[in-house]
Amino acid sequence: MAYENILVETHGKVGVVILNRPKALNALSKGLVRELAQALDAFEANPEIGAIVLTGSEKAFAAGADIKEMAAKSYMDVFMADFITVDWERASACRKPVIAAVSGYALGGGCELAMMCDFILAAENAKFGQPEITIGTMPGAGGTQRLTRFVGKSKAMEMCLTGRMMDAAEAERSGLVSRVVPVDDLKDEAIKVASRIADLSLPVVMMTKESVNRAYETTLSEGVRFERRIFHSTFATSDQKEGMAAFVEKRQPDFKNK
Ligand SMILES: CC(C)(O)CC(=O)SCCNC(=O)CCNC(=O)[C@H](O)C(C)(C)COP(=O)(O)OP(=O)(O)OC[C@H]1O[C@@H](n2cnc3c(N)ncnc32)[C@H](O)[C@@H]1OP(=O)(O)O
Repeated sequence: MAYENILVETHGKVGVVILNRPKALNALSKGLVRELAQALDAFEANPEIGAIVLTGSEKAFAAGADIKEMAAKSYMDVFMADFITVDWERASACRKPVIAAVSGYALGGGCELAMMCDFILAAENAKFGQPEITIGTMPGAGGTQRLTRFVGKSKAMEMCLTGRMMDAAEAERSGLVSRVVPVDDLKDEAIKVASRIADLSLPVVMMTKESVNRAYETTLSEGVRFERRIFHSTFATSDQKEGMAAFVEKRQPDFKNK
């Protein structure tokens, strides 16, 4: 498919989506978000793909929703279209793992998009923030909810109420990102981590992702019960037999995603 606002690559079993509106710092226009959803649909449907990387440019992962496109919208426009629902939530609905590789600005909807991914690798120049309040609005794609779960109430409240940006080191200290890497290594490192995941058993990877995500949605005892049931179900896969046999036989496993 031909895209105008994103680039799509495959590296072995890894699908890569690169946000590509350089003149607007990858502002998340309706067209860009639609294309992102289409690219994620295609990778999800492709049995050759085991993990997805979402990235932007060196200067910006994404500087938020497109303010120029949003500026004149009325309450009825945004309410009736349920603005920031359709297509925006596609990343959080992916069943395959999605890694955000963030260099430069991840602001507003850009920060929210990164937080919809399964984890965030950040370049040393990354800056995260929810500056919506400085333009007379507030986060609308999960920022007040996901940022609070990542970094706690105090930091999330300060960032959402003031628009202050967090640099990569602070984001790593606060648990927003899993790791910080040099700018020049970001894409390769993200593809390396994604390849490592994509070489594992896809159904078991998907079960594990679902179980970790359940921790955000339920009580500890329900979550532990859910985990145990899903763990039991891994024993219904041939990949569990292969993985454990390979360990015993001191060889590399050959997972078949079954
Ligand atoms: C999803 C929701 C509901 O949560 C809502 C949102 O996401 S609201 C958007 C939140 N984001 C912001 O408020 C960030 C806006 N951008 C900036 O503050 C700055 O651009 C910057 C600090 C990221 C970078 O500043 P600088 O290096 O000085 O570059 P600029 O000259 O400002 O920008 C270059 C170019 O990009 C356009 N741009 C940047 N961000 C956006 C945006 N979010 N929407 C539309 N366009 C954006 C900017 O206008 C410039 O283009 P030109 O005007 O020169 O054509």
